[in-house]
Amino acid sequence: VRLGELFLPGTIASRLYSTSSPPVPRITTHYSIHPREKDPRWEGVNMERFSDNVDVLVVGGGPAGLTTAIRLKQLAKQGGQELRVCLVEKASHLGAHILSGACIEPSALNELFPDWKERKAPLHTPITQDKFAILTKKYRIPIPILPGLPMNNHGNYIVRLGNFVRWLGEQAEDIGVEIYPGYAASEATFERGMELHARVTVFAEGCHGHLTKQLYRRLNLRDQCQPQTYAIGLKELWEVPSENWHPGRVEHTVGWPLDRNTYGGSFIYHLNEGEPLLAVGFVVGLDYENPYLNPFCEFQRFKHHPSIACTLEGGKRISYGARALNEGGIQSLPRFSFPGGLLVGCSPGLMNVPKIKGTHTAMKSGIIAADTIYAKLAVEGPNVQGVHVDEYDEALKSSWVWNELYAVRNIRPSFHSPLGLYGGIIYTGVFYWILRGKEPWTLRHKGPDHSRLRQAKDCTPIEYPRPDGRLSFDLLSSVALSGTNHEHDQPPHLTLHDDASPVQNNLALYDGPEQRFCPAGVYEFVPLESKKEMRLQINAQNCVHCKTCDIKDPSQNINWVVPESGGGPAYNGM
Ligand SMILES: Cc1cc2nc3c(=O)[nH]c(=O)nc-3n(C[C@H](O)[C@H](O)[C@H](O)COP(=O)(O)OP(=O)(O)OC[C@H]3O[C@@H](n4cnc5c(N)ncnc54)[C@H](O)[C@@H]3O)c2cc1C
Ligand code: SF4
Repeated sequence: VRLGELFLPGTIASRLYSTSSPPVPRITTHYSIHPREKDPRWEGVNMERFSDNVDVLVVGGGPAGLTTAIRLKQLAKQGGQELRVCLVEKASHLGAHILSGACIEPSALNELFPDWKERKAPLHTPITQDKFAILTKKYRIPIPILPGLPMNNHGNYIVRLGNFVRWLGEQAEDIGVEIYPGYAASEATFERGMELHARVTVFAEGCHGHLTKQLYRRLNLRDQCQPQTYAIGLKELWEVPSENWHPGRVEHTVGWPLDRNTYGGSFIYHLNEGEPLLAVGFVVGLDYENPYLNPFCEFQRFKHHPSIACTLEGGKRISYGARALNEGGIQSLPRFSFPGGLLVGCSPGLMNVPKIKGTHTAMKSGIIAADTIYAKLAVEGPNVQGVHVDEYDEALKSSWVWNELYAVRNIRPSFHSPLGLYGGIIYTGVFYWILRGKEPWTLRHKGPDHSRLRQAKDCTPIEYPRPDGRLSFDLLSSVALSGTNHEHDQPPHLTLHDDASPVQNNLALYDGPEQRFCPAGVYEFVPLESKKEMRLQINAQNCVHCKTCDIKDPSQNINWVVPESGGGPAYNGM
């Protein structure tokens, strides 16, 4: 795996713009589109890299990657073996790129650290109350959460996942994992010359990973499964008046402001962290059809519902962010292992969609990965490189992770019936509650999310209310709260395969949906100097690494690549 990218010194950055102008203004200047060997900007730049050997390399310091690394070192310690385990994380510190709900199941944590309470894991809020409701424009219809339904949260905890990940990082360091934050892994290679040589590389990049998507293509890992489907999750942290705060309460809603054919809903988690803090979030399925839909504006509008506004009124928003999450479930899982590597957590998509939970399955996959890697390395002996841990696939399929994902496999696709939201609720109430996933059929998804967008001429524009600055906010003041930053003189990490396509295809046919689905205002169509035509402007420094553009772009022309190391959001316990 090659790590990071070189800083582009100012002189090189300026050479970039002095090339002769092609007919379409040049937007993409990244080396992944303009190879360094043919690019005069890189002439004379020393490309020599440091390289190192490790036993196991983990890419990504989220729950899955850290669990894998910890478990490997636990096994090595028990077996009295030397095992060099390195973990690289693109954020400047562990947890800074983590955005989640999060209400977590402690099952895998109990397995990894039965003594997590003594180790002071930051699980401060046991769940005491579960609420679920359908919203109409003015009303709230409570729905009982029966025992056994996926939304039941008895025994779970509300956490700030970024803080939990930071704590996992401390445990990993204590046991001897080498952690390198601020290192983005930018290229996966199985040839000589790679920067970190590992006998096994564990890809734990989370949802829609940059390297993982390349591996899918290069190794054909998705040839047996359905396309992955996704949602975008937007989240804010609020400090609210203490009378509106009920630590341990979990609230979910579906319905308004989304129409019945758009999958999504909200969560409000009341944290017990000393201050009256709420995690307020909104999730929109990325299989939505109307290119005028704006997930950020839907979220802002949602907070004005009478039953939500009364909780937030008088409060203060202190943080904002967004991240994609997997929704394909078991139907969309790729092969997990290949010579030299394997996939854990949300990288392959081990997310329980109706529960909106993937932390426990990510951690369990990390435990299984570590167990199978450790056993295989012992069998193969120290000189074998590129070890194929195919036992991992079988072990994962024999675990409770598989049973759990299998049981809920039909819930998400059941929302595709003509009844939309109501079809999904009826399906869950009738089939899931009675049969618990034992029905002998498996429903299919309707194709990749980008293919679901309809042309603008066939859709109705949506008029969103102006933000009031108390409950709802504009995009730029929101992005400022994510703390995101990228060095301005690097080539934008939002790359286009074809610089002409945004105007010729996306703007012409879909009214430029990237202006709306990006939750950070990265994409803007602005007039050319002639004022007759438009061009796409990419404000890459705003990007919060949610990956939505890479997923939903109807032309599949946007390729999100890792930016210069350390760039991106600076979340504080999201
Ligand atoms: C809005 C929202 C709400 C959610 N709510 C819940 C919930 O209530 N309960 C629950 O259990 N789950 C919830 N989830 C899902 C949960 O967050 C994920 O399942 C979990 O974080 C997956 O862990 P992971 O380690 O696989 O990936 P991640 O947590 O995404 O971690 C991946 C890490 O890898 C790093 N990385 C990525 N690419 C590279 C690279 N190339 N080089 C170096 N580093 C890299 C990232 O910066 C990140 O730190 C929610 C998710 C969202 C988006
Ligand atoms: S540019 Fe893409 S990855 Fe970055 S915030 Fe916007 S949609 Fe998300």
